Amino acid sequence: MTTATLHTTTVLPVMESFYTIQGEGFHQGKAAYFIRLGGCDVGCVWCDVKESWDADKHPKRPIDEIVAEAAAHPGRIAVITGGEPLMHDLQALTSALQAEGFRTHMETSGSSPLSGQWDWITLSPKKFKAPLPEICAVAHELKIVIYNKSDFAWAEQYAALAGPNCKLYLQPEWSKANQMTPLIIDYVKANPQWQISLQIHKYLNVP
Ligand SMILES: C[S@@+](CC[C@H](N)C(=O)[O-])C[C@H]1O[C@@H](n2cnc3c(N)ncnc32)[C@H](O)[C@@H]1O
Ligand SMILES: Nc1nc2[nH]cc(C(=O)O)c2c(=O)[nH]1
Ligand code: SF4
Ligand SMILES: [Mg+2]
Repeated sequence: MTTATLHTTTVLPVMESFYTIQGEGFHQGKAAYFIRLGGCDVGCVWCDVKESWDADKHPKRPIDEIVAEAAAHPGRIAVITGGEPLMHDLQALTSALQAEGFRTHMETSGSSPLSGQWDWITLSPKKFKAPLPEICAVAHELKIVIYNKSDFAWAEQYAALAGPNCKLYLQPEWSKANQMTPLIIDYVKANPQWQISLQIHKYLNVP
């Protein structure tokens, strides 16, 4: 008789979780429960959540507890973010969320292998650690952070790798928004396959 070993993830490092308004991209403006997992090996110089990078600084929490807290709110979109969520195996978390009736959305740089069952994948590729090609092909939206002028040409390289129905967003890097937003406006007017994504939660003063 053989004994099968099940490698099911039962705990994940959670930096924070909160019920708010999705501030970015296609689902901007919708109520959503955010689960921010600890751990990131990408190291973007302008990252707005550097406290997330060290997974060991965040408590490992049972998936059933994470999902029960999410389910206490009426919204049924769960956004898994981080940190870089794909540093973890997300199959158990996403199947538990879907069993509670959630649509599962993810914010990812795509730089670690894909896991989990997703209703929406937001891919935000980074120069600091490139995304894997298989994630570019399945992303529902591509969200490029614009930090300087050269990022527009770089954005087009990833648009060429995306599927035909992938939504295309340009988002100003927060500290450079005053300089980059006018350039993004001009670029979208000239290239209307792109749309602008502002981080509206930062203007609304919600998490
Ligand atoms: C903090 S990241 C976490 C998820 C994943 N590691 C990623 O980068 O996609 C969430 C989103 O915020 C964006 N972001 C991070 N720092 C930003 C900044 N300073 N200005 C604008 N967008 C930023 C990322 O590109 C990503 O789309
Ligand atoms: N309100 C709100 N919307 C968001 N969309 C993506 C976020 C993220 O940090 O992944 C984020 C976030 O941190 N807050
Ligand atoms: S990949 Fe995401 S979490 Fe990691 S450093 Fe870049 S923006 Fe921050
Ligand atoms: Mg954020």
